Amino acid sequence: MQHSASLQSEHSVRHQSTLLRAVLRIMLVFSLLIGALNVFVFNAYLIASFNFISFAAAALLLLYFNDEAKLNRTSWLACLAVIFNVVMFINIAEGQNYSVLWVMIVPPIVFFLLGRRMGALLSALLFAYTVYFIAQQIDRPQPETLGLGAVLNVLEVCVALWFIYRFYEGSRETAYRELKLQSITDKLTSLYNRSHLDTLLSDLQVRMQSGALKRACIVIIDIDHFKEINDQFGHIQGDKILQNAARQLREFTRERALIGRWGGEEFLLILPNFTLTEARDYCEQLRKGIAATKHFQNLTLTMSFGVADYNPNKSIEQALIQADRALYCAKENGRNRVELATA
Ligand SMILES: Nc1nc2c(ncn2[C@@H]2O[C@H](COP(=O)(O)OP(=O)(O)OP(=O)(O)O)[C@@H](O)[C@H]2O)c(=O)[nH]1
Repeated sequence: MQHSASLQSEHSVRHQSTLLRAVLRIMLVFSLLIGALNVFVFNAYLIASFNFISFAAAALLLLYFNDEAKLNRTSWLACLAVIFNVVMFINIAEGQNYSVLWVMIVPPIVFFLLGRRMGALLSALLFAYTVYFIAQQIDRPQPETLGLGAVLNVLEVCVALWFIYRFYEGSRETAYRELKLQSITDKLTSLYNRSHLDTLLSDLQVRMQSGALKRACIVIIDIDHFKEINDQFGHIQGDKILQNAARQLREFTRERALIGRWGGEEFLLILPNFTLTEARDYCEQLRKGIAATKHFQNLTLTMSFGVADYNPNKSIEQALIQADRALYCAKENGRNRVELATA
């Protein structure tokens, strides 16, 4: 549980950092472009000066945010800078030309960067202020026609929202994909973990029962005398050797099989559509390849294989028990060998 919690927080920090950088970049580009428009098209120097302050703030925050430890503080500063600019702009523009639309960019930014509670609080405060501000305009004379400024305000807010949501969704999808991959991967060996192997076995069973799959083989593989390797080289070196062995297994089996860590120094190989004879030949090749590989200090490893076939007349549990028994026989018969399950 603790492991998955730390995985999640690691991911959310990365996701949050990507979003923060995206928001700051959007702020940088927008404030520069809008500032230039305000100077050269509208001669609105006061508003432009706030745009350039916002540009400088975004640039400084991007430079400041060089370490994920500064994530919280930078997120707060970015949100405050955005809110400050929006409030100043609406005030200077006196709410005219759809300038109040700019408050719409605040909720996505504060929710994404500061989370649900602070996002809700700051958005509610800003919305309340906006309603109050508009209420103050009641009975004040408004321009009869809309100008280019109105069109640009609507356009700019739409484009800003489009970018913010697009970055958010992109970053969320990447974080979800990474998290999903990690949740099915064994941390040490990078093979599938036990829980995902259980899912794959259930899927295999469903396909077998529905008739989509006619046959398969299940193989339990165990490294021989691994305890001696740990005793001789230590557990840390043992881990590295285990990682190398797992990498080799993955490379050998990439094409036609599914492989995962069954536990300790044991692996489970699923061979869909294999007959027992085909599985034996396949495992023989694998066994020879593993035994011929040199590891740390020219050490060689051997593995024992227990192979069982799986068909519609058997349960997956029976096939696993048979593969385990065959593995036991392989160990009993001298190790570094492939044994087939007998009925
Ligand atoms: N370094 C390391 N060792 C592990 C890991 N998981 C299991 N082991 C070790 O694997 C060894 C398994 O020992 P045994 O079950 O006695 O089997 P063995 O020495 O491989 O002998 P046989 O299986 O009978 O050939 C133990 O020393 C475990 O500590 C791991 O993640 N890292």
